[in-house]
Amino acid sequence: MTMRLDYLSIFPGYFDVLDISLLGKAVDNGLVEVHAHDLRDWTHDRHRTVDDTPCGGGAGMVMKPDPWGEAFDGIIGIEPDPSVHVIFPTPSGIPFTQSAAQELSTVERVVFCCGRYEGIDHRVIDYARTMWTVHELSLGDYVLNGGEVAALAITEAVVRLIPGFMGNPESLAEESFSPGQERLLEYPLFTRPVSWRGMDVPEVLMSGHHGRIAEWRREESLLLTRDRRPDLTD
Ligand SMILES: Nc1ccccc1-c1cnco1
Repeated sequence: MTMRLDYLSIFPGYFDVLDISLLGKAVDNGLVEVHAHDLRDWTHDRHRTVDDTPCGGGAGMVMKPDPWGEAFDGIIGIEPDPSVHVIFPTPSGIPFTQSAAQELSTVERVVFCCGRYEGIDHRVIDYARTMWTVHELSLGDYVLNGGEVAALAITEAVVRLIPGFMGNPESLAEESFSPGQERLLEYPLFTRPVSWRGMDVPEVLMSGHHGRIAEWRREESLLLTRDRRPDLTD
């Protein structure tokens, strides 16, 4: 299965980075195909205008619905198709989680709509919901200038889960937030040299005693989770 990823943005250059490293490899071996589009290509005025003042007043500018609608028509089509998943990264979205990434990794087509300014005219999202499967997703409670960086983060989380993408799928199973992992943060990791700038690798990890090592790692995960993410221990 090849996943098609489309990105709609006034800064399509953000997505050139997808040609690099693992994601680039996924493109080379046909696991994903990536298409970035400039929203301004669907404007018709000399200034290629994509925004206007908010109805009802307020600060900043809002992205006009017209270019989005015409871009949707050109990129996705005018017939409803619930198999197309349209993602609007937004601070007012539902929290993006590993389980959402897991679900999206089985989808054949994802379209990212990257808003700028104060946001996109809400009718764009309402229209998209009549046509496709829409996800309004937040990465966390902080402010970005637009959806592009969020779209890249969501892309990486999703594409790495596509079967055949990661050389060693077993490594996925042990990660934090992987299904089956009770919600614990990953224990501290070490590699050679055993002694570095006066700091030594914990002895237990050099003992070769797998039972004790597993016990040490679990204890470290529990301590870390209790300290940093008490919300995960509920
Ligand atoms: N702040 C933003 C501005 C524009 C598009 C997404 C976001 C976002 C997504 N997750 C957190 O913030």
